[in-house]
Amino acid sequence: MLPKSPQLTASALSIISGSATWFAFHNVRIRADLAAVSYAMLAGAIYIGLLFGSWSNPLTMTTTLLGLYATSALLTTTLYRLSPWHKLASYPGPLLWRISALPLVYASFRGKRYLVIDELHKRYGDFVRIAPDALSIKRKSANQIIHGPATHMEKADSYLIPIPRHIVALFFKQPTHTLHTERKKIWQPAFTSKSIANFAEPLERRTWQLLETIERRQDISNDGSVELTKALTHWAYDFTCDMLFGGCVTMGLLENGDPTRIIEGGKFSMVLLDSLGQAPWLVHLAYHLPIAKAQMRFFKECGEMMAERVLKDGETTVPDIASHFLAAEGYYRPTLEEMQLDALVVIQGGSDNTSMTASLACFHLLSSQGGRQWMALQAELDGAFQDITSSDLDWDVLAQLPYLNAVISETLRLSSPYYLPRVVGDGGVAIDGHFVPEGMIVALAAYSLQTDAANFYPEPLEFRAERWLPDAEARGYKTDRSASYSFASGPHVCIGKALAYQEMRLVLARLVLTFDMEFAPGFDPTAFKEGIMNMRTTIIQRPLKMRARRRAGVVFRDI
Ligand code: HEM
Repeated sequence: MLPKSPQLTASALSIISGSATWFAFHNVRIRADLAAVSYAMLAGAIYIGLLFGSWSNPLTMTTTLLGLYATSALLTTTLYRLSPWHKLASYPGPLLWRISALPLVYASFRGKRYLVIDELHKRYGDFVRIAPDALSIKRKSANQIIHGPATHMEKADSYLIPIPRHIVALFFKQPTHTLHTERKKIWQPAFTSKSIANFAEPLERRTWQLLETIERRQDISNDGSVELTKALTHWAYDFTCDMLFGGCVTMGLLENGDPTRIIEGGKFSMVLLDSLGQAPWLVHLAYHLPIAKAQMRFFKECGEMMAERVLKDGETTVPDIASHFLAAEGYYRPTLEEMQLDALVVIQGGSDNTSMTASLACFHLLSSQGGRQWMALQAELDGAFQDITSSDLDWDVLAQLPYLNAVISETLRLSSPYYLPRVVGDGGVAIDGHFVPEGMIVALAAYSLQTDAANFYPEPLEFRAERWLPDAEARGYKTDRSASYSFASGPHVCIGKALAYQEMRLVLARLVLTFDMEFAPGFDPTAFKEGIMNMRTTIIQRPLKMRARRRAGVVFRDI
C-alpha cells in the first residue's frame, strides 16, 4: 500500500522507478550523454510540475526525488551484479570490480593495468572477473577461442568511437563481421610481400634521415644527448605517411619536429579508447569535454591529409596504401569519410607500436647485463654487412639474423601487454571447461602469459634475447613461442605484422651498425622503466636520453 502523504507517495514512486529503470535497460545500451540530457530534462519537468502544483520547497523536493531515483537505480544494479543471478556470478574477483567497471578504468588510466591484472590472477586464479561483465583469462587455450575464426568474437564497445554508424574503418568496432571482412580485403593488397617491398626505398631514405637527425639534435642540445624515442617516433610517422600517401603528403617531423603535437593527439586517442572505453558511458561523456580536444585535432589533421592525397592522385612517387583504398570497387568502395578514418588508423597503427618497440629494444639492450646484448647484436650485424653506406641492407639477410630477430621477439614479449576485449557470441563458449555466457566480455591476460615462468624460463621478467635463439634449449631456456600475442590473431590479426618486422629489423640494424650508444649522464634506467605506461599505446613519462657516437668508418649516405 502506498503512503498517504503526497511527498511520501512521490518518494516511493521515485524509488520504484529507479529499480524499474534498471529492469528495463540493463540489457540495452544507452548513450550516457543522451541519458544525462534526459535526466536533466526529467529534473526540469519535475521541478516545473511541482512549482505549478504549488508544492512547498519544489527545489528541495526535486533534488530529493531525483536522488532517491538515482540511489535506487544504483542499488538495484549493485545488488544484481553481486547476486547469484548475474551471468558471471560463479567467477571470483575483487568486490568493487564485480560491482563497477570504474576500477578497471582507473587501472587502465594509470597505464599499469597489465600488472594489476597479473596480481589479480595470482590472487584469484586463471579466470578473474575484472568488471561486472568482463573476465580476464590466463589460459593459453583461451587465445584460439577468443581470437580464432571459429568463434569470430566481436570487439567490445571500447572500440566504438563517436562517429555515425555508416562510417566504417578498420580496427574500430564495425556494425557487422561482413563489413570488417570486406574492409580488410581492401587493405590486404597493400600489405602483401610484393607491396611491402615497394616501401624499401622510402624506408631506407627515412632511416638515413633518422641517423642524421639523431646527430643533429644531439649537436644542438644543451647536454649533448638525444631523445631517442622522440626521434624514432618522428621517423615512424614520416615513413608511415610516405607509405600511405606515396610521397605527395608528408608530416616532416624528422626535419621540423612536431610543433602541432600531432603525435600526442594520436596517442591520446588510444588512451581514451583503451582507458575510459572500459566503461563506454564515460567515453560518451568525455567526447563533450575538453579532454577529447587532442583527439579531435588528430582526427581532423589525418582527415585533411587524406583529402589532400585524394586531390593529388597521380603525383605519387611509390605505389601507396591510399591507392588501394581509391582503387576499391563495388558496394564496399570506401567513401571519403571512411578513407579519412582509415588513414588515421594507418597513421596511428602503423607508427606507434613500431617506434615504441624499437625504442624499448634499444633501452633493454643497453640496460640489461651491462649492455652485453647490444654488443652481441652489433657483432652479429658487423659479421653480416660490410659495406653499410653504399648498399641497402638486404631484407632477406636481416630476416635470417637470429640475434636481431631474437631481440625483437624479446622486446615484444615484455612490451606488448595489450588488453583486447571481445564479446562472447550467441550460445556462450566453454573455455577449458569454464562456461562463459553470451554477451559477456573476455580478454586474454597476454602479459601474464608472456611473463609466466611456465612459458618463459628462467628469469621470465628479464630481457634475455638468447631465449629466442635456435639453440636456446641447449642454453637452458624454455621458450613457448605459442605464448606470445603481440600482434593478436584470427580475423582481427594485425595487418601490418610483416611490415612492422621489416621496419624494426632495418631501423635497429642501422642504429646499431652506425652508432655506439650509451645512456646520457643522469639517466636512471629504473625510473625510466617505472615510467612506462601502456594503454594500447605506450607512453613513456621520462625521456629516453641517449648519447650516440658515430662508429669509426661510417659515412652517411646523401639522401
Ligand atoms: C610492433 C608493431 C605492431 C604491433 C605490436 C601491432 C599490434 C597489433 C595488435 C595487437 C592488433 C589487434 C588490435 C586489437 O584487436 O585491438 C593490431 C591490429 C592492427 N594493426 Fe597492428 N601492430 C603493429 C604494427 C602495425 C603496422 C606497421 C600497421 C600498418 C598500418 C598496423 C596496422 C594494424 C591494423 C590496421 C589493425 C586492425 C586490424 C583489424 O581490425 O582487422 N599495425 N596490431
